[in-house]
Amino acid sequence: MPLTIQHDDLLPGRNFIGGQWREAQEGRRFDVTDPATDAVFATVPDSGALDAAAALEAAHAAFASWRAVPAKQRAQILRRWNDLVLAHQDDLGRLISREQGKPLAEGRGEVAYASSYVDWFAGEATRANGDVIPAPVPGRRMFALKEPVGVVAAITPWNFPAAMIARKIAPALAAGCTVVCKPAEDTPLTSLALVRLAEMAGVPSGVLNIVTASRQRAAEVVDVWLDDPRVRKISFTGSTPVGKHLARRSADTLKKLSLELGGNAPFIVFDDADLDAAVDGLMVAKFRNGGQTCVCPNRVFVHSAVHDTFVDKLAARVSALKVGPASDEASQVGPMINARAVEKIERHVNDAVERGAQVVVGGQRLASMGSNYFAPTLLVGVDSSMACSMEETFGPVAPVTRFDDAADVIRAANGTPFGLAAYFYTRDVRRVWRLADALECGLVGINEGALAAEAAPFGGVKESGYGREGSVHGLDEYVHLKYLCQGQV
Ligand SMILES: NC(=O)c1ccc[n+]([C@@H]2O[C@H](COP(=O)([O-])OP(=O)(O)OC[C@H]3O[C@@H](n4cnc5c(N)ncnc54)[C@H](O)[C@@H]3O)[C@@H](O)[C@H]2O)c1
Ligand SMILES: N[C@@H](CC=O)C(=O)O
Repeated sequence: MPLTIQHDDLLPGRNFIGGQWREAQEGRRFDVTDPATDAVFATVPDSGALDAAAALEAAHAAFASWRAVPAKQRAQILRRWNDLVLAHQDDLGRLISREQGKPLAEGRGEVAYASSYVDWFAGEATRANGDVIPAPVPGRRMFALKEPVGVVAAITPWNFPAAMIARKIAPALAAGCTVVCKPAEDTPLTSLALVRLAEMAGVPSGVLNIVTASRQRAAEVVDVWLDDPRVRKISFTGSTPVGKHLARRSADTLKKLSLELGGNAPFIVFDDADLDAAVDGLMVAKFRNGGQTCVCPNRVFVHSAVHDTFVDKLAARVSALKVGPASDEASQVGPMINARAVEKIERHVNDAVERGAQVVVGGQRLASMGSNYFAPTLLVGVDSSMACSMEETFGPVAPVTRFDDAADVIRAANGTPFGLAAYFYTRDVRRVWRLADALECGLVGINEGALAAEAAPFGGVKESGYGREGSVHGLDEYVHLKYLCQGQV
């Protein structure tokens, strides 16, 4: 099935600054490729410092009027945006699959997921209540108000090109902030399409601005925003090294930060687990988006008593996965995003094998399909010395480690600098609470492999970052509290 878009106006192909679609000021453009074939199928502006500065000017100029728009009206605009997103679900799903490579059902699913955040924050906009505080002394009235922080810079990754940007822009606009954003260079088209729909929904000029840039020029764009005191908040999803760079560089102007960074999720199967449910949960959590998800299990720990049975069941499921381009509706695992991604996966598998792991399924590139395909892979005999245990593989590789002792496996699960998601399967209710307490992470799947939801707080601890997206806490990332104290009452 061709991944063509029915509505060409979803492909503006330019930056959106101050309510106008514009080329980069230096006139440069860069290629967008289809990871299934490596064919170039679009180009977008390769922006630089001038474009970043123009976007910031526009966002700064629009802030005073946007924050004054009543919350109910901001919510109505967000709802109109959401309606348009849903009305274009097929096109947006095809666009995501085309530029990112995920199977079509997942592309469409991501649109619904992105929409759920827009809908959620439309509601939250009208509930940004403050506090009336009982005064500790006579003659005073005390209040805490929530105010929008100001201009927000949103910087997003390629693995969820719609959802990651939606869950930053929606709360920012709901809170009364204005936005400058730079999407990932591999997947700029979906973000441009979402901004086009926001324009159609009536988001006023300057309130939402987007500039695209190649990998080589990403830092030039973002540095303008990092160094300018008018940007009051950075919301970033991406790798831990880039997140640390943003935190260091925004220190001089003390910006508020949300950093959703890399993970290295453990997935633990105890000897009393429902093994079929655990296999189902692992398949969903591990192979969604070809394993290119920050909450994907990266280390699978299985109790010795059930190890062989679990591995047999898992091997049958992994071997049955159908790999192919998104244009084939039967595909369950698509291409990886680019050559760098495949090289990393290959390096991890080779390193594991050299250090004594065994390949049960897969283990190599699928070069006959294209340069970005890697076979769904199951490894056993994995230990903590291997690169695949210490770094996020971000690919369709399930590395299994055997364990015997619960205390040891908790130590191992916590034994990395990261702390985003963790999963475990057990029927023992006391163990459920022990592990839920002991695991050092922001999200825990208990007999469950699919965690994320707009109503839940999403985010990490340790070097997986800080800040939460979604939930009743998500709006707080975009406001500050102002305390008012009235005397002589
Ligand atoms: N915690 C989460 O919610 C979450 C979600 C998705 C992805 N991730 C993580 O993101 C990583 C994969 O995404 P990626 O490869 O796109 O990450 P990345 O950090 O390389 O890129 C993310 C964004 O940062 C920009 N960027 C890159 N270098 C920059 C620089 N020097 N200055 C400013 N901006 C820069 C990129 O252009 C892109 O827009 C994985 O580690 C994954 O776990 C985390
Ligand atoms: N998969 C995460 C995003 C990180 O990759 C989510 O489900 O929100």
